Amino acid sequence: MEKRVMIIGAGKIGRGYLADLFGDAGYHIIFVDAFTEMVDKLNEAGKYTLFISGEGKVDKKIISNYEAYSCERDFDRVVEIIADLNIICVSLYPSAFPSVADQLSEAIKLRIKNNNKKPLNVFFFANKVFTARKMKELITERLDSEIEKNYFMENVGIIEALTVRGGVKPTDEMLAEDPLCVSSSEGRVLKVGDNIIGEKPDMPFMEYLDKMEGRLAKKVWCGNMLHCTMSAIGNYKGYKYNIECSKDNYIKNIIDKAFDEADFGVGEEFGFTQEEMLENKKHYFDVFWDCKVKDDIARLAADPMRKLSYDDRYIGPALLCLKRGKLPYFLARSAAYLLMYDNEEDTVAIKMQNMIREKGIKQAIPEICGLNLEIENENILYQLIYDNYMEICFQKN
Ligand SMILES: NC(=O)C1=CN([C@@H]2O[C@H](COP(=O)(O)OP(=O)(O)OC[C@H]3O[C@@H](n4cnc5c(N)ncnc54)[C@H](O)[C@@H]3O)[C@@H](O)[C@H]2O)C=CC1
Ligand SMILES: O=P(O)(O)OC[C@H]1O[C@](O)(CO)[C@@H](O)[C@@H]1O
Repeated sequence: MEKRVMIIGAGKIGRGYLADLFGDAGYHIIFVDAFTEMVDKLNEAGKYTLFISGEGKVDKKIISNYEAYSCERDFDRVVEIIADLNIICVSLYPSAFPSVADQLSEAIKLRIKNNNKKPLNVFFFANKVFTARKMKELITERLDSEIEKNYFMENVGIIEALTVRGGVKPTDEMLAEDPLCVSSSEGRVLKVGDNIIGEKPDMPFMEYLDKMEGRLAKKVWCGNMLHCTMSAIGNYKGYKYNIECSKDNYIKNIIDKAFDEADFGVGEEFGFTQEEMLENKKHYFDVFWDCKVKDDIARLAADPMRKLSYDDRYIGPALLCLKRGKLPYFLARSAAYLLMYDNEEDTVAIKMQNMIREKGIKQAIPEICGLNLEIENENILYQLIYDNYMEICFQKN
């Protein structure tokens, strides 16, 4: 029987990274996406072009052998398919997690009805620490009985993954060749948690790892923090692309220090050695600071309120530093720059700037960052971010 995988989120990662490797492993792909118009176009065309950028070269590949569904319009059909599947990959931003919980909880009910006791493993490719905890909570609150909750615990694996390939906006030339194309960096591995339910999937590109919460923190709270900080300061200085930021010494110095703070907090909290954390720093400076692929600041700093939220890349590691007596000065300074992120095409950036204007920065910081000023360390962090924000403003004037 043909192997099948559902990919929820047919964007840059879903179509550019996951479909590439599952396609090569002989899987039929079932895309699910919220963008109904694109879903229909994908079905009509029956294929799309994937551009894969490596060092000094761009390879081209045609992806076919798929079908696509709209998550809202085709909800019932999607649930029916999930009720009969063994593997799903999710490549979405966290704001879309509740809609996946809707699909999965309904599919669990249908699996019970159909007496399907085969394991289902759902792999989450998202830059979000604690994704599995969040998803388990969202799914459990949608289940009604103990039977459903037990079925979920025993038969459904919620597995975190590290997204190790990047997806960027295709160039105008690529789009002229195929308006449905996607553009991605290269890589032939899917790094996933080892807490699989049942047998490991028949997927040669999967590498199974332990300590996924900590590994995600190493990636997002350190690596993606670097990427976002360089973009936030770059935007402040009027740059448009990552490559401009990487020539700027001031940005490099801030990032270097902020990374050390994040590495310290994460390493201590999640039990990684100093060598492992040094290796982490080297890796992300190679991958993100060295800018192997030209990327838009607008993508890297996008959605600033999510990135400034309580369990994301600034507040998360900064509170871990404070917990262990280290002052996260440069993480706070980086967060202050992101609070200044302004981009008229980014609806969240607009919302954030409006909020700061209307409520004032003093009230906006705890609201955006989820900081409780009655808790000592959270109050200290609030003050550090506020003071940095003000000091950057003074320089401007
Ligand atoms: N692009 C990149 O280089 C990387 C992205 N990531 C992470 O991968 C995830 C996906 O990112 P991208 O593919 O870049 O984003 P994207 O914006 O290219 O794709 C997201 C897709 O999800 C769809 N969508 C939105 N809500 C949905 C819903 N409720 N159900 C189904 N589809 C829905 C959108 O229509 C869009 O096609 C994010 O969590 C991101 O942080 C991680 C590492 C690299
Ligand atoms: O908006 P997010 O979650 O940070 O996703 C964008 C990030 O993901 C990456 O594409 C890879 O992790 C980075 O290039 C970028 O910093």
